[in-house]
Amino acid sequence: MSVRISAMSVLPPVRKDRVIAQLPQCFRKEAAFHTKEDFNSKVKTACQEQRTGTVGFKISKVIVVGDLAVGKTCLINRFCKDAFDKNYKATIGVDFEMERFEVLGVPFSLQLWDTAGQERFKCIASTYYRGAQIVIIAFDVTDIASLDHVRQWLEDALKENDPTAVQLFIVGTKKDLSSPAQYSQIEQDALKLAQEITAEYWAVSSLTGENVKEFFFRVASLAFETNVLAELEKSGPRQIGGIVRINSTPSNVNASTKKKQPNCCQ
Ligand SMILES: Nc1nc2c(ncn2[C@@H]2O[C@H](COP(=O)(O)OP(=O)(O)OP(=O)(O)O)[C@@H](O)[C@H]2O)c(=O)[nH]1
Ligand SMILES: [Mg+2]
Repeated sequence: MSVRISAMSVLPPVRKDRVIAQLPQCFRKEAAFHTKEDFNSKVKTACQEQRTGTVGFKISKVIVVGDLAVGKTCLINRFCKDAFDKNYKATIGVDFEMERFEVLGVPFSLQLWDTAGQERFKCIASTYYRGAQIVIIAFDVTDIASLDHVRQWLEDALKENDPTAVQLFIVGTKKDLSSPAQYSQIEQDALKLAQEITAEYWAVSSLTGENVKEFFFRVASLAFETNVLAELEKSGPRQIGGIVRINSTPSNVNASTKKKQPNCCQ
C-alpha cells in the first residue's frame, strides 16, 4: 500500500478526459469481445475495495498493425494528440505513445506501439510485436485488399505472442471517405472475418474523429477488466470467492499452430 501511495504522489493526476467510470459499449454486437452493459461485478467490487493488486501499476502493450497508409499513425495521433495530418509520412520501424487512464478509480496505462506497414520496414517493426496484450489490426474501409491482408497481419503478430493471451481488434479506418452503401458492404465482410478470428470490430475516422475516443476507451476498459480478473484469479478463490471468467480466448485458426519463424531482414 505504501508503494502505491508514493507512486501516485509522484505521477501527476490522470487527465479528466481519460477517466472511465462506465464500461464503453461495443461498436457491433455481432463482433464484440462481450456485449455486457457493465463491468464485471467482481471487477467493480475489487476496484471499490482496492483489491486490484498490481493492475494499478501495469502498462499494457498495444500493437497497431496493418497495411501501409491505412491510417495507423493518424488513428493514434487523433486519440493521443487530437491532431490529424493529411500528408502521408510512412512510419519507419516503430513509434510509441503512452496513455494513462483511470478505470473505476484505478490507474491503468496503455503503451500504444505504432508500427510500419511498408514491407521494407516490417522486419524492424515485427521485432517490437512481442509482449502485446492487445493487437489492433487496421484496414482501410475503402480498400478491400487491406481487409484481405488482415489474416496475414494477425499471423505475423501472433508468431511473437501467446495467441490465447491476446485481445484482438479489427478497426476499419477512413470511414469519412466511404459512402454509406460502400461502407455497409465492406462491413459485412469485416464482421464475418472478425467473427472467424474472434476479434472485436470497430470503424473510425481519424479525420473527423468519429468513434476514435470510444474505440480506445473500449480497448482500455476491456484490457483493464481482463487484467483485474487475472489478478483476482491469481490471489485464489478462497480469498475472493468464485471467479467469473469472461470468454476471452481468441481461437485463431491460422496462427495458433504455427511454429515461431526466425525474423529475417534480408
Ligand atoms: N480521409 C481520411 N484520410 C485518412 C484517415 N486516416 C488516415 N488518412 C490519410 O491516409 C494516409 C496514411 O495515413 P497514416 O496514418 O500515415 O498511415 P499508416 O498506416 O501509419 O502508414 P505506414 O506508417 O506507412 O504503415 C495519410 O495521408 C492520412 O492523412 C481518415 O480517417 N480519413
Ligand atoms: Mg504510420
